[in-house]
Amino acid sequence: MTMRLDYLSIFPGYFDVLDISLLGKAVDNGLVEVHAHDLRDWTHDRHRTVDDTPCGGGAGMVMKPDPWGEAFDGIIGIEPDPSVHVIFPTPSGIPFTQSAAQELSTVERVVFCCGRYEGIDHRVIDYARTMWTVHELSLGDYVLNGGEVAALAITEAVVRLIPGFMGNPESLAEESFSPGQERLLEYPLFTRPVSWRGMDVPEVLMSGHHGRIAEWRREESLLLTRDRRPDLTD
Ligand SMILES: COC(=O)c1cc2cc(CO)sc2[nH]1
Repeated sequence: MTMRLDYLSIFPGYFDVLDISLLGKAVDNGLVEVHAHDLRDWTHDRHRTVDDTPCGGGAGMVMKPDPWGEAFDGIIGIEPDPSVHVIFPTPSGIPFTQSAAQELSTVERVVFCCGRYEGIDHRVIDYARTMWTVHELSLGDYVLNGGEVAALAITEAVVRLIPGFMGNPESLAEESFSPGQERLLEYPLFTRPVSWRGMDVPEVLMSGHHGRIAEWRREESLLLTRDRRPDLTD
């Protein structure tokens, strides 16, 4: 199956980057189809206005609902379709996790709505919920100027899980947060040269003793997780 990804933003150029590296390869081999759209193409005034002052007062500007509604009509359609997943990256969203990425990797169509200014008129999200499957997703508790960078992060997390995308699917199995990895952080990695600037690769990794190597790696993962992410150990 081919996944279709649409991006709605006043900075569609952010998504040019999807033509390069692994994601570019996925585009080339037909696994994904990417379309970035300029929200201002659905405005009708000379200044291509997409924002206005917040009702009820407050600082900054809010994105007007009209351009979003017309963009939805043009890009997705006017008939409800729960098979379309619409994602609003937002700091007030539910935390985006690897399991959410796993679920989204089986979806045929995803539309990212990237806010700017203080955010999008809430009626846009409410309308979208009447039409499609909506996800308001947060990447973490920090502030960005818009949803574009978050949309790129979510895209990478999702697309790399599409069957046939990664050359070596085994490499997915051992990663942090992979299913069956009991939510442990990944152990430290080493490669040649064995000695580098006075630092040597841990001997056990050069022993060829697979049982001891697996034991060392598990211990390192447990120590690292306990130290950095006690929240994952409960
Ligand atoms: C107007 O700002 C946004 O639309 C916006 C989207 C996101 C996502 C963040 C990370 O969870 S911070 C942020 N700001």
